[in-house]
Order: sequence, then C-alpha cells, then structure tokens
Amino acid sequence: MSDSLERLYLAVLAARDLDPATSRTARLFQRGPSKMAKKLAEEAIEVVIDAVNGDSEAVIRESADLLYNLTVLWASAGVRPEDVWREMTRREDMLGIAEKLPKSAMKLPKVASPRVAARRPIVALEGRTARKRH
Ligand SMILES: N=c1c2ncn([C@@H]3O[C@H](COP(=O)(O)OP(=O)(O)OP(=O)(O)O)[C@@H](O)[C@H]3O)c2ncn1[C@@H]1O[C@H](COP(=O)(O)O)[C@@H](O)[C@H]1O
Repeated sequence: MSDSLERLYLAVLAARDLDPATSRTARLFQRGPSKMAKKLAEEAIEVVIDAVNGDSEAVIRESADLLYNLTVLWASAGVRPEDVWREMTRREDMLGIAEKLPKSAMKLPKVASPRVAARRPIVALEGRTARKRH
C-alpha cells in the first residue's frame, strides 16, 4: 500500500503546477490548505457514514478518495510519505511493547542511539498480575 501512496504522492506533486481548470489537484493547491482540509474532512465523514451503513464497497471508494485528499494535504504541509512511515515504525517499536509493560518498566535507557533510545527495554512478563503491583 505504501508504494501506491508514494506513487500517488509523486503524481500529486507533479499535478500541483498543472492548469486548475483541468486538474483537481492543481485546483486544490490554488484554493489552499483550508479547502484541502475541508475536502479531507468531508471524505473522512463519508467513510464513516458508509461504514456505519455497512456499505463496504462504498467504504473502499471513499477510502481511496480520503487517501488522495490526505496526500494532497501532506504535499501542501511539506510532509512526505516516508515521514509518516518513520513515525509509524517508531510507534510499532514502542507501543507494541508498551502495551504489555508495567509502567515502572517504561523508563527509557539513559544513553543510547536515537533508535535504541526510542525502544523501551523488553522485560520478562509475569503475567497480568505484574500490572496490579503499581
Ligand atoms: N487519485 C486521485 C483521486 N482520487 C479521488 N480524486 C478526486 O476526488 C474526488 C472525490 O472527492 P469528492 O467526493 O469531494 O468529489 P466531488 O464531490 O465530485 O468533487 P467536489 O464537488 O467536492 O469538488 C473524486 O471524484 C475524484 O475526482 C482524485 N483525483 C486525482 N487523483 C490522482 O491525482 C493525480 C493528479 O490528478 P489531477 O488532479 O486530475 O491532475 C493523478 O494521479 C490522479 O489519478
């Protein structure tokens, strides 16, 4: 999926300078971040409504529109897809462990490389009772 989004992002960047009369993307850039944000919010609401209605086909279509409008907003905000993937990896490294660790074990190592510092130490779990002692 990230390949598709990255290709779309590059297409959006390329379309930014096209004629707004023929390019929706160029028109969105011409109208600015508030219009982009409005479209993104509209798409998010359409996804929600279709999901609540159990219309999975519509959820698929509106999700593609949502992702399109998201990449346009990323481009406008100077955010690249790889910036988002990096943050998702950071969370995957941390939250995947943090959900199981008792709070006392979540002290970051004092000195470490940025990537290691971002990871919480892995400790042997003593089962769910470990949480109750805090
Ligand atoms: N991936 C998309 C893409 N997905 C969705 N959309 C447009 O976004 C619309 C969905 O938003 P809306 O539901 O608000 O559409 P709408 O209600 O018809 O439009 P408005 O009345 O709200 O303006 C769709 O109808 C499409 O027209 C897209 N428009 C362009 N792209 C890609 O963006 C690149 C640049 O294309 P242009 O913008 O056409 O230059 C190309 O790679 C395109 O494939």
